[in-house]
Amino acid sequence: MSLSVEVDHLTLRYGDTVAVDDLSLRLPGGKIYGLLGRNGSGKTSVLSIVSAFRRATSGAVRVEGAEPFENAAITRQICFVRDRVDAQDSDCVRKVLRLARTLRPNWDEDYARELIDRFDLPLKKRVGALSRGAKSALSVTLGLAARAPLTIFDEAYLGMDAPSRYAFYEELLNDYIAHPRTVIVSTHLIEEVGSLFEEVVILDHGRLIAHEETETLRSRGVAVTGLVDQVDTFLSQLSVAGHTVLGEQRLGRTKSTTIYGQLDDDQRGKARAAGLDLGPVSLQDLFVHLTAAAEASR
Ligand SMILES: Nc1ncnc2c1ncn2[C@@H]1O[C@H](COP(=O)(O)OP(=O)(O)OP(=O)(O)O)[C@@H](O)[C@H]1O
Repeated sequence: MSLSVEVDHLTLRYGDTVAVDDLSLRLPGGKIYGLLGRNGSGKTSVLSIVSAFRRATSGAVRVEGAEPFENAAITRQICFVRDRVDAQDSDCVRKVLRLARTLRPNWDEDYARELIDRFDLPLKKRVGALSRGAKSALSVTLGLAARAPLTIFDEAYLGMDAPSRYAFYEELLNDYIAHPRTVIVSTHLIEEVGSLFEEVVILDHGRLIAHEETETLRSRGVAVTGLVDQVDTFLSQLSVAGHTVLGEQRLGRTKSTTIYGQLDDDQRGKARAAGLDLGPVSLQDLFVHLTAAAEASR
């Protein structure tokens, strides 16, 4: 089962700070969404409201059509995972897992045990005595094994080292395929985890600056690679308006220039005829470009 999320003209203020600014968003169920944004762009604030941890200043959130705040039937179906464990420091890992089993209607104990082994988590250790990475690993274990119809990872795996993070991405993808649900992942590690996202949502200062299928977003940029002169000649022929150079890398007589802006069939044909290679642009480059453009237009 997967839950949809609708956000309508949502605003959250902390005193004078507008953390979420009239945000509207539709996330149909059954996909993995990437929620991206620079520090302080409002990701945690939005996710906290969706998960019913906070109330909005104005606007509405509906999870599968229902307001989640103080709605136990809905909140039971939502798992909000952060990089700290929602448990007492004095509780041992085994106790935390036991509690999750009683609270989570779709809890899979066998899968939880598998994850405990994979992340090498010590069952008898107190939460307060776990390393930062182990705390994150316990959090993602709780998030995955809960199999909640709406599962939210808010930078939950930041404390984990690279092998553990890749283990998490692999588990997330495999378990999502076996047990489809709605997953929202907020992250700064765009390149690492970006391939998991079916849709990407980008926030800037609490506002929506992009919401697109990942492939559509990727297709908005192109990397042009070839001999330096050929690349320069080709780029000089493109209409300047609508194409922004995001960056370039040179290696001897070749270079790769990434641009924001789509090429039409004619332009693609000319590039190929000139012996140029056209490749995808990284999500990270597009993210940097879009957030910088939003900054400049404010
Ligand atoms: N409890 C709070 N009290 C006051 N201001 C807050 C509080 N929580 C967040 N803010 C402010 O709200 C804005 C959005 O913060 P939020 O944590 O939602 O952003 P974020 O995108 O999750 O950031 P990060 O990527 O750094 O975790 C920021 O300006 C932040 O300083």
